[in-house]
Amino acid sequence: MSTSTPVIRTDALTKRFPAVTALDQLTVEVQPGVVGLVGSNGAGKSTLIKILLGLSPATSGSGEVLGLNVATEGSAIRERVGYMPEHDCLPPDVSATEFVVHMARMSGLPATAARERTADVLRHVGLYEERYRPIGGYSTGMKQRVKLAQALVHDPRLVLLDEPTNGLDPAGRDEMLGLIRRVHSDFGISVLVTTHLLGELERTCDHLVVIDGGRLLRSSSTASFTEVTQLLAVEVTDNADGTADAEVHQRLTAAGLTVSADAAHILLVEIAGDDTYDLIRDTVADLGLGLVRLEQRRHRVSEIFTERETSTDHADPIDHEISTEPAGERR
Ligand SMILES: Nc1ncnc2c1ncn2[C@@H]1O[C@H](COP(=O)(O)OP(=O)(O)OP(=O)(O)O)[C@@H](O)[C@H]1O
Repeated sequence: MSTSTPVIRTDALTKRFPAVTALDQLTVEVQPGVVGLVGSNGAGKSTLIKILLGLSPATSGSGEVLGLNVATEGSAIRERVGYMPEHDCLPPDVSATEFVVHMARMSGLPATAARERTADVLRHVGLYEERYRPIGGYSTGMKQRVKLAQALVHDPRLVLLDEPTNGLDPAGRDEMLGLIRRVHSDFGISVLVTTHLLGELERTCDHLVVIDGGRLLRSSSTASFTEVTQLLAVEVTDNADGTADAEVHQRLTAAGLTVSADAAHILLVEIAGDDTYDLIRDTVADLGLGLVRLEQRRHRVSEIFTERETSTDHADPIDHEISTEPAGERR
């Protein structure tokens, strides 16, 4: 992560509604790149985005986007920032081309430039001949691409993407994540993306900002969330009577190693020294089994929520709402 000027900076940003404090003294800096904004439903993500766009006033504290004050320079921010809302907000009876040209004109582009930029961004998001058909007949994936295209059409320096993979199947999600990476790598546009799918963030983002109950839980590089652990993941071929895992487990424990069973036929072995690898390899060979996997485990982003949950006494809603699984597969 570079130490250039932050694209977003907040200082003790607070938003109180009559019944709830949606943002609570949030102080955070977001550098250029692809940054994930993580939090369960109600954590304050959408409230933060609305304040950053200058659409909703903060109760107290301050914020800057691209060096512009969110309280006083909202329209200058919206000229330079693209926004992809979470919910379906597209008119069904116009084509993608008509809609995106309209949004480009609303952003102040002259007619010819609006048409040219629209053709470019629709091609970039992978909409071709279908861009002339009414949006009402589009698949969810095509609609998400139109929403991304309208966020990009005025050539912003930053885009705020609210749950861009919502409702997509695995292939559609991978395509959308690839597009999001290319928005940054091909055009140099910074991205702030919200999603509750932690696996997606691990793969897509350079940096993660985690909020909960309107407060900052952690802001750091994705790499630091996923540092290697002192655990080896071991997977072996099964034997005829299905006892392979148990036998390896028993032998390694007898040899003085600390072993636990993980999901899906994977044993986790604590690294006791340089010879742990050799000991595992020889044990598996002695048992006449094959070694499918022997690799050092990385931390998962989801562990930040597990750690937090075990350090609080009350039931935490976050584990119900933050998921490592795609939304469509959680229900
Ligand atoms: N206009 C409003 N009036 C009153 N309360 C609101 C308003 N907007 C948001 N809230 C409340 O503020 C809290 C934060 O909501 P927000 O929509 O920012 O969360 P979120 O992280 O974006 O969640 P989601 O993923 O569900 O959109 C919630 O408790 C919500 O009910």
